[in-house]
Amino acid sequence: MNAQDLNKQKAAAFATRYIEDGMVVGLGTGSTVAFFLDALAEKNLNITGVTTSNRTAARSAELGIKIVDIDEVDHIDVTVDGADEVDAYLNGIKGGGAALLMEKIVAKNSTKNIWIVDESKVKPVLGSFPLPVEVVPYGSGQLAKKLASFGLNPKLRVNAAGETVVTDGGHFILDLNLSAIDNPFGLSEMLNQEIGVVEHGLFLGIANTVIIGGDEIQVKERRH
Ligand SMILES: O=C[C@H](O)[C@H](O)[C@H](O)COP(=O)(O)O
Repeated sequence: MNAQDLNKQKAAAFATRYIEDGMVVGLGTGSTVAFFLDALAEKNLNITGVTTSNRTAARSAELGIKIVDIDEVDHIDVTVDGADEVDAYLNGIKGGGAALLMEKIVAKNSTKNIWIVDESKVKPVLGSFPLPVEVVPYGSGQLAKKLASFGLNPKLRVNAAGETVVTDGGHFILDLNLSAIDNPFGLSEMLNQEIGVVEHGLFLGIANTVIIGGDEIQVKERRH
């Protein structure tokens, strides 16, 4: 295992101490969450999971983690998810794995949100990771032109075979290549107002706790 994966695994294992018997747990998506699912299954707790993607649902089923639909629970105690970038305010970019829409819905319905990342994801300013924007396919070419005219450098996401990526919700992803996002709150508001934008990967004010895997584990808590 390479050093980055080892750090992801360390953060993921640490996160299991926040999970207790009887909890409803939001299960994020991605390679770091995959480590978390393995560690969680090993603990054999009596929890109920709510997933954020078809991938996580399938892996949870393989591991014997009980999964229910989000509308079947009356609350979610804690959600554990990965992130593509995190800044010092615990704001972040998510959606590198195209799961941002369900992830944001689950996060917004959770009492507590914990992110697990390796230390390479921590950045002074968000934006070196392209910002994913999930869009309705119809008219997405026009929307891309409009976002380009704002200088946001959108690129339609394709897979390794060159095919357009389709999210679990049936949408496309436009990745905005920005290098630095000086005003994430302003950009978030602007994107939310564009017709055809379903959701974007700026997760602002959402994470309560960020667990950072490195030589040592660091735990950052939101103070407000
Ligand atoms: O859409 C995917 C999610 O937002 C992931 O949590 C994020 O991309 C981090 O993934 P990974 O743990 O694989 O780096």
